[in-house]
Amino acid sequence: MRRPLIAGNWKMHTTYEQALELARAIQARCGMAEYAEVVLIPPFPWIVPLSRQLNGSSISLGAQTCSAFDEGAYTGEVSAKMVAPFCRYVIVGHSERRRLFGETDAVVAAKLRAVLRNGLQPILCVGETLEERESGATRDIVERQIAAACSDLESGQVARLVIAYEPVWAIGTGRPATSADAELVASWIRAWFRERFGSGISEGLRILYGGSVTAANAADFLAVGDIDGALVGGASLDAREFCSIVEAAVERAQRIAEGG
Ligand SMILES: O=C[C@H](O)COP(=O)(O)O
Repeated sequence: MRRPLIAGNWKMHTTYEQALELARAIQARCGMAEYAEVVLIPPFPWIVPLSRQLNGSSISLGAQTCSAFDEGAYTGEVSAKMVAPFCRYVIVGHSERRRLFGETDAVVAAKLRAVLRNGLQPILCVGETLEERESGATRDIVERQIAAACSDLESGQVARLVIAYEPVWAIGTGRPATSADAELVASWIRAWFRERFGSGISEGLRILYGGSVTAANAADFLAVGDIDGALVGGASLDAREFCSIVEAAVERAQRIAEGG
């Protein structure tokens, strides 16, 4: 059984005090969620203080991006090697990085390798724009993004990936994909990995949905067999809302564990 993962991407939000308080409130309400993995992905400066604050809880941390390089004269960059003592995950290929900061498939692939090289798990984001969706290109786009990032990886590396399907048009818009749309794309993603790496790897791979996930719609996505969790943006900034999403994941996992 794949353990559901609920990750909160705080993007470039929160002051230092707000970050500590948000993490404290999440820890108090869903810090020991046995059936689901909870990951907070704050801005870089809050990673170290939050790792101290969360010490002893089951919540882990992630970074929102990283450099493709491990160290050197790269002003402003933060490497996977630097965050590795504090984080378990790093997001790579988020559409905001691709669109606003010019990250190409090649850059995403280099970052993904930096994450793996440093013993962390990449959360690889893929997804189509509205134009691409309307022209029927969703499958091609998602497969191209995955192939560019993953095709020459070894099985052991693929086993450490998490894939987040995030349709660009659903991010921050309040207009999520339907669970049927997300199910279809998640099934394409799993099939892509099955064809190249076998069913052992593809069945173990966790696929998240991201894009306007809220407490009100999380259970719909989590009910989909191929969807193993959520990458949550806006709703992760509200402890109550975020923990309700975690609770939906816990309930689903509990039902599966009990054979329901
Ligand atoms: O990384 C998170 C996604 O971009 C989703 O953001 P959102 O939940 O605010 O739509």
